[in-house]
Amino acid sequence: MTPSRLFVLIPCGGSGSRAGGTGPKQYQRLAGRPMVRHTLEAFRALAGRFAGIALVVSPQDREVAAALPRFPAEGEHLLQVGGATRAATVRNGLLALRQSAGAGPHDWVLVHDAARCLVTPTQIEALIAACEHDPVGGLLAHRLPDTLKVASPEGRVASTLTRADKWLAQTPQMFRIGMLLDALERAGDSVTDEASAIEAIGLAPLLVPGSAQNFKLTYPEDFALAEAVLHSRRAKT
Ligand SMILES: Nc1ccn([C@@H]2O[C@H](COP(=O)(O)OP(=O)(O)OP(=O)(O)O)[C@@H](O)[C@H]2O)c(=O)n1
Ligand SMILES: C[C@](O)(CO)[C@H](O)COP(=O)(O)O
Repeated sequence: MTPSRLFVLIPCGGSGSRAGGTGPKQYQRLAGRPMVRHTLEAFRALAGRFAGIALVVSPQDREVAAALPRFPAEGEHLLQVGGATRAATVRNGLLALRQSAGAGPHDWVLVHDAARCLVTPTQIEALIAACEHDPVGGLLAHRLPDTLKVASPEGRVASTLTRADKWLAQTPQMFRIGMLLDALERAGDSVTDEASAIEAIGLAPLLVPGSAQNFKLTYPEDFALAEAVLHSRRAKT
C-alpha cells in the first residue's frame, strides 16, 4: 500500500460578520499583511511535509488575488467552491481536492481556519506527530482556563459546570479524507468543526494540546490582540 500523504485545506470563504469590518475579515491587514497570508505562511514553512496546500474561497471572492499575489505556487491549489456554511466549504473543498489534486481517501487532511492566523509550524508539527499513527485522527485544542457558567434565558447564572474535562476546539483538525468526507456528508451543514462530524459517526478524535495564542479572530477586539502577538514574535526573531 502506498504511504498516506498529508494535505492542507484552509476554509477561507466566510463573511466575518461578527468582526464588524467592511469586508471578509480574512483579508483585513494585520501587522502589514492580509490575515490569510499569515495563516498560509505557517503551513508554507512546512511545505515539504505536504502533498498539497489548498485554499477554499467563495465563488464570489474578488480579494484573494490581491491578498496572495504569489498563490497558488507549485503544490498549491485555489478552490473557488466555498459554501454557505463552514461545513459546506470544507466538504466542497475536500471533493475538489480529490478531483484536482489527486488526494485519495486514505490520505490525511489538516483542515485549518484562515481566521486562526497565529498558528505556528511547531503546533502543526505536534498535531501531525500525535495523529499520524492514530486510527481516528484529532485536533489541536486548549484546556478551558476559566470557570464555566450556564446562562438562564434572563442572563443569570443557571449553573456552574466542572471544567476539568472541558477543552476549546481549535484547528488544524487532522483526519483521513475518505472518513471525513463520509462523516461530513452524513452530518450535514450544522456541524461547526470536523471533529463533531467524526464524533457523530461514533469515533473519538484525539485532543492534542494547542496554545491560547491559536485563537480564532472573531470579534473586533481580537485584531489588536493578534497584531500584538505578531509584533512580539517579530521582535524575538
Ligand atoms: N461559509 C463559510 C464560513 C466560514 N468559513 C471559514 O471558516 C473559518 C472559521 O469561520 P468563522 O470565522 O467562525 O466564520 P465567518 O463566517 O468568517 O465569521 P462570522 O461567523 O462571524 O460571520 C474562517 O476561516 C472562515 O473564512 C468558510 O470558509 N466558509
Ligand atoms: C472550527 C472551529 O474553529 C473550532 O473552534 C470553530 O467551530 C469555527 O467557528 P464557527 O463560528 O463555528 O464557524
